[in-house]
Amino acid sequence: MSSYSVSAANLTTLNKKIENYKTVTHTRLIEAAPEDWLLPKGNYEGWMYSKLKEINSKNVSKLTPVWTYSTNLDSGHEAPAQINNGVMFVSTPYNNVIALNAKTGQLYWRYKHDNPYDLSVMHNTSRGVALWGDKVYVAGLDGTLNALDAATGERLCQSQIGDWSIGAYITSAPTPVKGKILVGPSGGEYGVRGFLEAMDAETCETAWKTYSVPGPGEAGHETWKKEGKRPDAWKYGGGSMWMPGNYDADEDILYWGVGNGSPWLGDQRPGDNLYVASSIAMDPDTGKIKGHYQYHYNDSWDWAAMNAPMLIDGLKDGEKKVKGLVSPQRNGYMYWLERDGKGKIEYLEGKPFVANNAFKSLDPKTGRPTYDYDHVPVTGKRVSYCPSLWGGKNWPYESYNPDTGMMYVPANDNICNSFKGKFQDDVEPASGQFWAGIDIPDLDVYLADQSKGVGQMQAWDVNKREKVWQHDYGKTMNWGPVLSTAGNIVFSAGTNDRMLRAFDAKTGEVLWEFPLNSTAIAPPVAYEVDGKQYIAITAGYGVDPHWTNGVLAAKDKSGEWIADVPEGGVIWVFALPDA
Ligand SMILES: O=C(O)c1cc(C(=O)O)c2c(n1)C(=O)C(=O)c1cc(C(=O)O)[nH]c1-2
Ligand SMILES: [Ca+2]
Repeated sequence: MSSYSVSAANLTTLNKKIENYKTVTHTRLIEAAPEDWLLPKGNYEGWMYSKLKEINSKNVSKLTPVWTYSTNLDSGHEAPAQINNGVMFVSTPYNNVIALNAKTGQLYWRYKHDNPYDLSVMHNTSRGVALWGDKVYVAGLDGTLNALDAATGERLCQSQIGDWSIGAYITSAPTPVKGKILVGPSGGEYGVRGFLEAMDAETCETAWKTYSVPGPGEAGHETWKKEGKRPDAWKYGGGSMWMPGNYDADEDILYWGVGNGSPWLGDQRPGDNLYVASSIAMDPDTGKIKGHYQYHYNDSWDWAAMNAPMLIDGLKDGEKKVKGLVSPQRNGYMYWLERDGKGKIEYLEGKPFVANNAFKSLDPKTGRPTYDYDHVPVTGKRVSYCPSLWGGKNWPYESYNPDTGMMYVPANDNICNSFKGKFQDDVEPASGQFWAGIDIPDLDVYLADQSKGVGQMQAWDVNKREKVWQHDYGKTMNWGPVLSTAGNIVFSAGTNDRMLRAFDAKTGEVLWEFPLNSTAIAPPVAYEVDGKQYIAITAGYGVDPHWTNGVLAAKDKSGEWIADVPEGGVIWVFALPDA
């Protein structure tokens, strides 16, 4: 099967120092050489794309596992394998970091973060590490950001970014930009005021901190009206920045996503509520907000806008070519935006990619939606809406493939929910207690049409702004981040049948599938060592994907919905057999 030898002894050697670790520089992050996978999404533009093509649509049917490694942990594994010069780093639920030889699966070291024994957060996952210099940075569920020696896994310094006891835990991968490590805490369901913080990579000292909800005297503060029962709603208004952002290195501007309003019911915090459910442009040196685009005002659905838009230059807009921002959002609409190079973001077009019954239309000039108030959650009344609170897609990354000019979107259609909003006057915001304004047992999640499925893979031509193909997964949600490659392949997992699939990028034909030990909800990645291409993905079902699957399986009457999906983290690495 392979030309090297792997024995049980060398697979389990602990704390083997990495020799000749290759320093990660600004230039290397911008270049994003295809052998490596240094950033969670592969490049700063957020593409989830690999130039490698040894594995391609002609030979992918021969793809075979070359090694696996158990993380020995349960729950949702959402981190991509990140590869630097043949060294693989995988972060896990509960914040372990595993450093392995990317060719053999041999362990170098394992860092186990010292989360407090009584830590309890809503999402105990991790979406990856930041690689910068000779260090590896991992955030903790306890709100810390930790700098590890890349060669040994030893912790060198630490910064306290959020306080998990008030609900500010961290699941995001930190993002390295020019000697700073950027990360924001979660907490949109706890009444935490969202922010992004930059830490000096050398000293672990705070470089800057920018709130996503503007305070008094700051632009946008007036969108939090001092009306109703909570005139100071902005103080605990949510807007967590819980996903890694993208970066335009030419313009030197960050593009970041901002999450949902807290509590979910917008009538408890009147106004548009900037910068909730927006993409914001920021200065990486100071954290100053330079521009924004809000997808929907006064977010009341937990639809948020936590995923940063992808940066696509030379995007067609009629006869013109523009610097674009393209993004399928959780609200079920696909957005085409233009960036002016100075931080200003302008609307070009928005189109639904799944059914949304709360937006009647989008203003053709601004994209601002007109709401159907029958489907906008409010306090004291049961309201239903589609797509469900998990959205037309959730955090799993879409992919942009410059060879096909297509964007590949992990979508969920036909799923709706209802709940009765409540005013939680018995709970203090940001006290560490659930503060979304609903009772979880009261949440009803259901299919709009029982006879139809939910999960889809959609391929869209980014210039024509049209769907080219769609694959329907049937009775499962799709929580699979997407990788596309120059080999004309789209890789993705995320369905309850545990399959990892390879699609023909142009036609959508399923070329290969392989059942993993558990459903993989982590991003697949491509890398190369000694001239050979590998595909890596970590399986391990958990958190919202597993929970929603249980709810929908319990309701299913067709017998087609798979209820029993095994858990457990395993890193899988695939390659073509040696010739
Ligand atoms: O508002 C927030 O701060 C926040 C954080 C997170 C998270 O950190 O994982 C999720 C969500 N919201 C959320 O709304 C959501 O649907 C969700 C799914 C997942 C997941 O890991 O599958 N995390 C989160
Ligand atoms: Ca949320």
